[in-house]
Order: sequence, then C-alpha cells, then structure tokens
Amino acid sequence: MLNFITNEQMRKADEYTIKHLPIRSIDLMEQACNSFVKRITEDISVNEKITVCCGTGNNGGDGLAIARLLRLKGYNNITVIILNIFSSSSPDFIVNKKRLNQLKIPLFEIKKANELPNNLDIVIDAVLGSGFQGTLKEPLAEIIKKINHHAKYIFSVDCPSGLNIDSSKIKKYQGIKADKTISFQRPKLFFMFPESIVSSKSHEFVFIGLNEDFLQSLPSDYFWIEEKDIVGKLKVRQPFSHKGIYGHLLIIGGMSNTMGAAVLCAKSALFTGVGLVTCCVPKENFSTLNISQPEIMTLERENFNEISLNKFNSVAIGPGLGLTQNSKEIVHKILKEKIPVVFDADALNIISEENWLGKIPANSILTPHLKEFDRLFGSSEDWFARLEKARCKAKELQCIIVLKNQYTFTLLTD
Ligand SMILES: NC(=O)C1=CN([C@@H]2O[C@H](COP(=O)(O)OP(=O)(O)OC[C@H]3O[C@@H](n4cnc5c(N)ncnc54)[C@H](O)[C@@H]3O)[C@@H](O)[C@H]2O)[C@@H](O)CC1
Ligand SMILES: [K+]
Repeated sequence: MLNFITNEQMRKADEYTIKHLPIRSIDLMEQACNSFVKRITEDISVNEKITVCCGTGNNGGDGLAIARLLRLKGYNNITVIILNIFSSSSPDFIVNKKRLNQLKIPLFEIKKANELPNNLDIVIDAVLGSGFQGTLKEPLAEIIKKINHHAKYIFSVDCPSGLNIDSSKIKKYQGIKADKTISFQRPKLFFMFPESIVSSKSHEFVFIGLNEDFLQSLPSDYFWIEEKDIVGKLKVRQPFSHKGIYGHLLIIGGMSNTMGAAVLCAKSALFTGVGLVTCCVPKENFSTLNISQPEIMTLERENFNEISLNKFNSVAIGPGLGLTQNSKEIVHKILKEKIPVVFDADALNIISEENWLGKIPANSILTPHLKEFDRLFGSSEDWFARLEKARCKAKELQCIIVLKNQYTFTLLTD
C-alpha cells in the first residue's frame, strides 16, 4: 500500500532523500527523468515528432533532461521550447540547459503565444509542476491555451502545468489538458476523482528512487492499494479441500426485471473464492439462476421469514432487490437481526428512503455508487468533499463504506 501524499510532503521526501541517501539533487532529477523516459518510450516510437515545452523551475529542468535522454535513445525529431517568461531559473534547470546544449537539439526561447509553432504533434509538458501556485496569468495562460489547441497528444511531467494538485477546487480550469500524466513515486489523489478529467485523461506514476521508508512514514488518510496487497489475502484452494470450507454466502436480491444483478453478484462471489452461494429470489426466477450459473443454490423469497441467517457466513442484500413493500420488509427484518451484512443497491436506496441509517449494525459493509452515496448522506461540493464525508461516516456508523467509481474508495472504521 502506498500512502497518498501532498506536494509539501513530497518536497520533504525530496530533501530527505538528497540528504540521507545521499544523492545530489541533479542526480535525483536525472533518475526521475530516466524513469519517465523509460515509461513513455513504451508509447512513442523513435520517429515521432516531439516538442518539449519547458518552464525554468525544476519541472522545466526535468523537461530538458527528458529531451536529452530521449535524444540519446535515438529519438531524433525533438524540439525544445523554453518559456522565457519566469523571473528566475532553478540551479538544476541551468545545469540541464548546459547539458542539452552539447547535443545540438533545436532549442527556442519564447515569450509570447504567437511565437509557438502550430504544428505540434507530441508535446511533453514540463512548464510547471508541483511548484505552481495561485492562478495562471498572461502570457502563460495564452501559451498554454495554444499548446492545448495544437498538440495531438500531451504527456505531462509530474502534473499538468497550471494544476494545483492539492486543491480540489478547479473551477474554470485553464492549465494543460494532458492525455497522460506521469507523476513521480506516488499516484496523486486528485487523479482518483472524475473531476480531474479536465486536466488529464489518464494518470500513471513511476518510481524515481525517493526514500520509501521516509515516504511511508508520512501521515496520510488515504492509501493506494496494489494487486500485490490483495493476492496474499485470497484463500488459495488447498489439496483435498472442498466447497464446504470456503464459506457460505446468502444473497438476497433480484426481481423478474433485475435478475441479472443477483446473477452477477453470485458469479463475482464464486469468482473471488466463496465456496457456496445461495440466492434468495422470487421462485419464478429460479430457472434464470440455474441456467446462468448452475452451482448457485436457491431459496424462495416468498418464504424469507422462515430462513435462518445463522447458517450463513455472510449475507449480502440489495442487488436488483427492487423498492417494493416486500423488499422494504425484508430490509427491515435484516436490520433488526443486528448482524453485520453487506448492503448494496436497492437495500441502500430503501435505507435512505426510510431514514434507517441509524439502524445499520456495526461492522456492516455499505457499497454505494455515487448516486446511492449522495442519497444516503446528502450531496457534496466535489469528490474530495464526498470522500472526506465517506471517511467520517464510516467512523460514525462503524461500517465499512465502499464508494464505487472508476477508482473505488474503501473507507474503514478506524
Ligand atoms: N518530487 C521530487 O522529489 C522531484 C521533483 N522534481 C520536479 O520538480 C518539480 C517541482 O519543481 P519546482 O519546485 O522548481 O517547481 P516548478 O518547476 O513546478 O515551478 C516553479 C516555477 O513556477 C513558477 N510559478 C509558480 N506559480 C506560478 C504562477 N501562478 N504563474 C506563473 N508561474 C508560476 C515559479 O515562479 C517558478 O518559476 C516537480 O513537479 C517535478 O517535476 C524532479 O526534478 C525530481 C524529484
Ligand atoms: K508539467
């Protein structure tokens, strides 16, 4: 698990690594740029026309080093454009400018938008990185507008220029609209939110050699879960074992017009390793289940009151359940049992409609998508506010909240 960190924390990790590894700042920049180049050369061929647009801070220094490293890898069609509009240059920018001069890469310095060429193909955006603060003013705003207009594909270095990654409020975004942002050492929380799409269509990160022990020691409320964090938790099938020892799940859901939701839920449960799955659906829908996934067992929803929940290791209620009076009675009965349950879809809609949030047993799991979440907890100004609300509600209700989206947030109770 990697902790999401702020720009300020990243700056500290940068300083710590330089001091304790030890490594010179210019060499750390070189490492970062090597990682960036390694990643983008998987996407672009040596013949592509590449324009590297640079500011004069360290993000600009990265751009110059990236241009040089690409050239050394055989990318011959590179042009560097330095925006000569900033009051100062960072020391590592100056060193990289000298290094670049030795390679005879075409280099232009511009001050105004009309000095930018129109025929930009692939652009590497290294104008501003994490040092950007405040708002974009002229002539920078116009230059960025022109880059956005003329580029066919934009890779942003670390973050799209003109985006303040630590502020979730981006109304009237004026910065670079990247196709792909490749950030350093950590994913950026902002890119987990749908709102980030105005600044970057996709996002990846590369390791650059910052001190991981220090980074992991930095406080954070949010963590990025990787595949390797999950695989170890899945129960591997043991020799001579059988379905009876891998748990029995009861799913209460599905109606004639929404039986697919119950089927998909059962299939996913079996796929992730549950030994036995029983679906409690209206009797007329048994054949749908039997045809779609023959190993699913069935219980008649009409006889729900006679079912003993104790024989199941876990219970999930909601997918395709419907909002009928009968569905409401079943949700109510489940809530009264006071056992932790997975509440999804219509079960959540019923809970918000009936105002039953306070009745949810501790340690339950709530799996809302955006709209279900807002119905439960009210609307939020933006995704960051929604996430913070989810984190507080998980603690307050002592329930795990799984807020589903392209990136799914799992909010724990502690
Ligand atoms: N995180 C790390 O450990 C590393 C970071 N590196 C790079 O360093 C970058 C940060 O470098 P810097 O701190 O020098 O910052 P930047 O290069 O991101 O920006 C600094 C420049 O932006 C200007 N600026 C700030 N706000 C502005 C505004 N509103 N309008 C116009 N100009 C504005 C400043 O005057 C300054 O010239 C990162 O994004 C990354 O690209 C890498 O070089 C290597 C390691
Ligand atoms: K950038």
